[in-house]
Amino acid sequence: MKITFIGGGNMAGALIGGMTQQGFSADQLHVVEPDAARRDQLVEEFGVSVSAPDAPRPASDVVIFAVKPQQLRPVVQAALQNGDQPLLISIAAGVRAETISRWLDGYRRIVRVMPNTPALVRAGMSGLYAAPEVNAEDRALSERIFTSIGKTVWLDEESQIDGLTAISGSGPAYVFYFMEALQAAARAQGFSPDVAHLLAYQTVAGSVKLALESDDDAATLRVKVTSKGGTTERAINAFENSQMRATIIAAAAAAAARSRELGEELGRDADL
Ligand SMILES: NC(=O)C1=CN([C@@H]2O[C@H](COP(=O)(O)OP(=O)(O)OC[C@H]3O[C@@H](n4cnc5c(N)ncnc54)[C@H](O)[C@@H]3O)[C@@H](O)[C@H]2O)C=CC1
Ligand SMILES: O=C(O)[C@@H]1CCC=N1
Repeated sequence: MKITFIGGGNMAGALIGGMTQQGFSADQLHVVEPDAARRDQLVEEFGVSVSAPDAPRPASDVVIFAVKPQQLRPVVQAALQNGDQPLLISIAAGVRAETISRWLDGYRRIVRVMPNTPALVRAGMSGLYAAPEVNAEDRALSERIFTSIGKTVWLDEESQIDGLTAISGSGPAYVFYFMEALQAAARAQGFSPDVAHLLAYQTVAGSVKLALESDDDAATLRVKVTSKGGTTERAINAFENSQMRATIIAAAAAAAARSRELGEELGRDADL
């Protein structure tokens, strides 16, 4: 089994790191990457083979597209060489499997995946969608690849990727935004930058660990922190009065709408 990545950036690096720790061997993996320094880094770090985009590359059973969405079309159209029929996996945001299939005159052995950046520390969340023609073996292989960088969920409809992108794809940025705000709040309370950083990061890390290990849901855990007439109650009331919950729901809806829009834009042949 040979697996080729087209694009050897951040997300490809995360996947390769996870896969080599979870039973894939480095000599099964090849990366096509234009940046020579990045190619050297991938060889040194993971022991994979590499090539530049215009150089010949090994025949592959699986090709994983990990370039920017706007770079995808030419890369996809060059992917089926010498009559091979590999499983194609795309992690490019916004580009629909049906669009990739159209670029390849109806080729249907395609899986689309939306991972997220915590994949870099093997704590990713990936949503997977397979075209109906993709068989059980290809689905199982795709799942094995992405469980090497975290958890996975299968989506029945491709349109669900827009909602998933808005929650788990973009979601790490929402959490980092909250962490930035909590640090700013600590600075406003007079703490030094170092202490503000420690207080914010350890509070978020500890809360997530508690939530994951507890039988209580998030609402119950929140109530357990919130003493009647105490300090937390004041803060939560301030969140509620400023419609924070509704703002988060509306923000995710805006992200999902943008994902749908990108799907339209990137699917329009004239734009690429
Ligand atoms: N960053 C995120 O949170 C997420 C990103 N994605 C998707 O993952 C994909 C990759 O993202 P990153 O790894 O963050 O980007 P990146 O910029 O780190 O990696 C892209 C790589 O592709 C290479 N490249 C450019 N043209 C090429 C070509 N013609 N052939 C081969 N390689 C080429 C670049 O040199 C670069 O190393 C994007 O499509 C993005 O939408 C998906 C989920 C989450
Ligand atoms: O912001 C974006 O468009 C991509 C998709 C999910 C995370 N980053």
